[in-house]
Amino acid sequence: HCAYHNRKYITRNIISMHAGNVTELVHRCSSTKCCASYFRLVGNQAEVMLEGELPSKQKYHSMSEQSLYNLDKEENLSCVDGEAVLPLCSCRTATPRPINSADLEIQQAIGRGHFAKVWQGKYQGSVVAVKVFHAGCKQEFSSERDIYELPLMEHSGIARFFGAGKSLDGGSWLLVLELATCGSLHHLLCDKRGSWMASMKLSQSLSQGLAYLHSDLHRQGTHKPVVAHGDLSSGNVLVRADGTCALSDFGCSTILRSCSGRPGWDSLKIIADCGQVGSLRYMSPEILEGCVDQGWSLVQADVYSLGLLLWEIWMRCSDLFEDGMVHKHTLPYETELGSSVTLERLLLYVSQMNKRPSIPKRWERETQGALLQELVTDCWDHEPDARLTAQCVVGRLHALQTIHSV
Ligand SMILES: Nc1ncnc2c1ncn2[C@@H]1O[C@H](COP(=O)(O)OP(=O)(O)OP(=O)(O)O)[C@@H](O)[C@H]1O
Repeated sequence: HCAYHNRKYITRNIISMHAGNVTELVHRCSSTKCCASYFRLVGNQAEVMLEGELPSKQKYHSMSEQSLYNLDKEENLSCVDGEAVLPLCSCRTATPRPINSADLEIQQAIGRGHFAKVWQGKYQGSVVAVKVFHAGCKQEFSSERDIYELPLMEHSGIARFFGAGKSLDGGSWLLVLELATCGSLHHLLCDKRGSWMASMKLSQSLSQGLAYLHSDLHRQGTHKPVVAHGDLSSGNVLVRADGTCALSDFGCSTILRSCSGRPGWDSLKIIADCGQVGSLRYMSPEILEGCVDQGWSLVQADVYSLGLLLWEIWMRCSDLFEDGMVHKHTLPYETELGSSVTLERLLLYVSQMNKRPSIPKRWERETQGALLQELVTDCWDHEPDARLTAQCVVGRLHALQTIHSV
């Protein structure tokens, strides 16, 4: 029997008797070799979470509302490695955090992006930000929610996630997040210049958040896979009242799994073609050229964007300019290419001419300035393998802070 094609057999027990053995949490049909299923063990019974044909056809069907909630994205079956069946890693079994919309009060609008409007609100007594996606943007909502719901995603450098769900009228999808009272990093930099200490705080918390996002962590049987942000820009980094940054907007993020049992990284691109919606001016040369769409290169592309963000932060630091004469905030390449850039112009300037935002001559003459110049240059190197890791950026900033305080 084929469990996939004969749906009547897809019930507890019957599936294990008629279509091969259930081993751990992934089952491959030993009779027909054409289908596979993920199971959840409920009171020692195997309950189907997701079943479908094997990867050649790339077509899967969810079985219940609950599994729809967890697995409505295209899931790959890389756990099925030849005939061997591997246990489902904890990073694939995210715990949904549904919100009770009745406990949510929406107040004033505080931001807007391509897919969502962001409101200040109150949820169960806490002041929060509510990201509201139209019903038509379910995919964008699910992609972002799936990243927040990964295990071990709680970190000071990542916006705190309270939960997700539907609005009371059922017309939109909601993500409830901590409210960053200073808004986006872009907003803060336009508004204010910073001291050495304030710029260092922004840079350190930002790099620590990215280093954490990029980390592959195993803690007490729980796995946090590497996540590449995919759309880092000063509009997607939030700033709290204490002057620290928190990463947000994971709609273009990619989970890089090292736990598939295959050699190397098993990556799952959540939104293909996010280049169309991501922030063009922060894209690395290789992304602009369209040479990268998965794997570790996405992490290296994030570091390129981090270099641009650090440049933006330090270009607003009054201690790095004569008599505190800081220029007004500009986006990367805004001076060179204007406020609305095209892919063609960026490709020519960034990729073919290998140009980067200009760094004040004065920085070279001072120890800290020279080290900062070296830091941003090592982040935005044309060669992805030559770039620093985010963790290394954390280390360099720490060293820089130590020199400054001596
Ligand atoms: N938690 C938050 N606290 C305060 N402001 C926020 C928060 N989340 C988002 N914002 C504001 O709302 C804006 C839009 O949010 P966000 O970037 O998440 O939306 P989006 O539709 O995913 O945007 P994009 O166009 O970058 O894809 C942000 O630039 C920021 O100013």
